[in-house]
Amino acid sequence: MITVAEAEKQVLAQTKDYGTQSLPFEQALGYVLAEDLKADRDLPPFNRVTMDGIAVKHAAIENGIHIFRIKATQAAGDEPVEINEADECIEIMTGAVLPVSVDTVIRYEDVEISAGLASLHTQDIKKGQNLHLQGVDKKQNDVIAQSGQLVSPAIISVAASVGKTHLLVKKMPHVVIISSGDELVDVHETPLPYQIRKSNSYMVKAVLKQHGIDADILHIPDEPVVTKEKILHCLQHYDVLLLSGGISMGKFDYIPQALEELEVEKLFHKVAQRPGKPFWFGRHNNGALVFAFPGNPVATFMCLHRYFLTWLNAILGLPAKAATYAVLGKDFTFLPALQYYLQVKLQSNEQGQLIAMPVEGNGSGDFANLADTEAFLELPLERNDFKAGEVFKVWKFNHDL
Ligand SMILES: Nc1nc2c(c(=O)[nH]1)N[C@H]1C(S)=C(S)[C@@H](COP(=O)(O)OP(=O)(O)OC[C@H]3O[C@@H](n4cnc5c(N)ncnc54)[C@H](O)[C@@H]3O)O[C@H]1N2
Ligand code: MOO
Repeated sequence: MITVAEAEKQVLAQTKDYGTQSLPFEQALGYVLAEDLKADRDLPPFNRVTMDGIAVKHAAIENGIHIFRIKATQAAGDEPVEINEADECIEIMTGAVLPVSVDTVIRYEDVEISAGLASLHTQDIKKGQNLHLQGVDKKQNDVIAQSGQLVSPAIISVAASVGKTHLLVKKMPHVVIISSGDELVDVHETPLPYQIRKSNSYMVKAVLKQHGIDADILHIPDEPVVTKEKILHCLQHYDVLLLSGGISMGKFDYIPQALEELEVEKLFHKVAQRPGKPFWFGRHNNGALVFAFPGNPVATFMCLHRYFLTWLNAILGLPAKAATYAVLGKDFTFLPALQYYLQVKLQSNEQGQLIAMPVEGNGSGDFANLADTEAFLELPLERNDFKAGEVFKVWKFNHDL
């Protein structure tokens, strides 16, 4: 049996580039940019007014003028209107382009407007105030977002601003989530007393969706010929097979045999961890990867976060996620010689520390406990007693929603 660190190393050795694709920019959230985004013109593209009020030539104020005749009103989106006389002003709105004949904007709060005249209330007026000058943010052709960045809502807004209707992004791997076991019935069905509803696949699909992957779902009955046929089809049509269940020692666990017969090379089976000890990982010679997670829901969930998402991050070329650490909130003991992933609730205290409070639940079949917790605290393999106040690495899940 290998350690978590060894398993992670083997998983990360199986990275490859899945190419690029062009997507409508609105659909690119969560993907990784495969091109730089450049400013198509200066940002802002013109001297932009930042307060509703009046625009004047500052020299007029220096020469003692305090009452201005309103020549016109200019809204955002209007062509600029120029003044011809020193005592003229333009009533102007936020977002409008500053006419070249004026250089200063005075907000409505500092003027009184009556009968077509604007009288200044204040002497404190600086030349060039209330303006966002052309090109101060970025110059035309400057890079605003770089290839390799994760497309965030801010990057969607950048794409919209520069008129990029499509973005070149890294292709996500094509993933199928496979469940197995005749005890499982569909979600809309009423299970018999000895059956349960399929839930793991939907949980995995939801996590993948949060990471920009739209995975397919497949269920395989406990039948050897069908199992082999379906696995073969998946190996031919998908980059990654994410299996949940059917890999331990059960008499009806036909998946290991099918994988072996289909010449999927086993890279490892069993990791010194709980949950998730029977995790099986392999690769077909056509490049398809098989992450076969143990069927207990918490085991599947932990392995998905700990291994698959770490692998996904690596293939997308994203920098390794900075680890988050938390302080154990109360003493905890775990005796087996396995690296334990303790389910915890997280909260910050007034000292700015993240506190991890154990909510242990009833083992890896207790999927209800996942809904009550937010992270796994990774407790070192070589120890059994963990004291309140000690700091450990956390793997967050529900926390970022
Ligand atoms: N003799 C041994 N038995 C078991 C061992 C072992 O080492 N020796 N390991 C145990 C551990 S740890 C785990 S975890 C499970 C893993 O077994 P499988 O991966 O073969 O999973 P299944 O037996 O198919 O299912 C386990 C459990 O999870 C439920 N399940 C499975 N799929 C789903 C699904 N899609 N949605 C909801 N629930 C699912 C299934 O009904 C079982 O209750 O093996 C232990 N046994
Ligand atoms: O993975 Mo099993 O669920 O370790 O208990």
